[in-house]
Amino acid sequence: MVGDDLLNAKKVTVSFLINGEWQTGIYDVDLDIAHGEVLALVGESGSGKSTFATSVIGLHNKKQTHVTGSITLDGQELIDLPDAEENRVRGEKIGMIFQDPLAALNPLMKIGQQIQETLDIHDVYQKDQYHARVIELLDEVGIVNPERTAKQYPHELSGGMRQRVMIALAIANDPDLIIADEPTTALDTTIQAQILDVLLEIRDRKETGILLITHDLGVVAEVADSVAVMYAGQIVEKASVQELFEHPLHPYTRSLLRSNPEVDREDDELYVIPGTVPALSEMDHHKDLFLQRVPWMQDEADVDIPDELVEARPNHFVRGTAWRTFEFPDQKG
Ligand SMILES: Nc1ncnc2c1ncn2[C@@H]1O[C@H](COP(=O)(O)OP(=O)(O)OP(=O)(O)O)[C@@H](O)[C@H]1O
Repeated sequence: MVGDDLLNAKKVTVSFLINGEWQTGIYDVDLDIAHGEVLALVGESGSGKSTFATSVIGLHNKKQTHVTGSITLDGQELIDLPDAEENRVRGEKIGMIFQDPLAALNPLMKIGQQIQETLDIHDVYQKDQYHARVIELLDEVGIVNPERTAKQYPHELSGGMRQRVMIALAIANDPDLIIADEPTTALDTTIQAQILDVLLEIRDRKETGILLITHDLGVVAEVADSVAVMYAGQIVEKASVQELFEHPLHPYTRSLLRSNPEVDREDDELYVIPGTVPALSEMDHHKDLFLQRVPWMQDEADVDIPDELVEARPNHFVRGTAWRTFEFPDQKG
């Protein structure tokens, strides 16, 4: 049912084996998604968004990547599932949409065959039902001439059409959760809006939970119900979309908002965030790592802070204490 727990991630930490040493990519991440909820995970490149998604779906290389903590989907623990069981859960319960459909689709196989193959893995259809189901799926994602598209190869389709096909593949087995990793980044604005509409329609019809990974705050404002802001492998703030846009607290969230011309609400100058996300080897996850990029808060950057986020406003969680005093220099009053 809409609103019931779907995905519960608790204290998820992911480490990578890099040059013989384990380095922490994401640390102590707690995230929940309910049935029918669109949760946006936002942050700059390198903040750990895809690492989180990959650990949910179990796509990481297990020899070089350690995932600890707990990730449950409808109550079932996903971490350290035996491979066969993991493949089943992944195929049946989670659908994945990537940024680049051309890389994800098989260039040598017709669209209809590719969808049929996804259905095949789960073997619930009679032989003669496959074609009908393929056409139905292409129709569901808004493809106008599904019979024709089923007979085409990926390179014969436009970017928007290919992304629709990816969504058809992702929903082929009626998943409870869709993970969409930058699904519209490569598309122009009109097509982007259409693709997001397709996702929302699916959510409405099937009560699917959606983890939407994006660096685009405009997309978040348009489609998400709630948002988690990630920086250097940690969640620094989470709240409903409306709450977060109206009362952003963490310095990183405020800097992101003020650096985005589309969503900046006030009439002030755009802010350029200096520097970049630190390398994994330079991350001390017991500090508020973003403060390294706030020139006027260097004293606080060295202070250890608790791992737990605090509930600063009802259902609005934020990390550390810098949000209490943070102000942009040109706004100090
Ligand atoms: N398999 C891996 N081995 C080593 N380091 C990794 C691996 N996967 C990710 N990383 C590192 O972990 C950090 C987070 O990367 P990740 O791709 O999750 O970030 P992201 O927020 O999704 O960025 P983008 O938006 O560019 O995809 C980066 O420093 C990246 O280099």
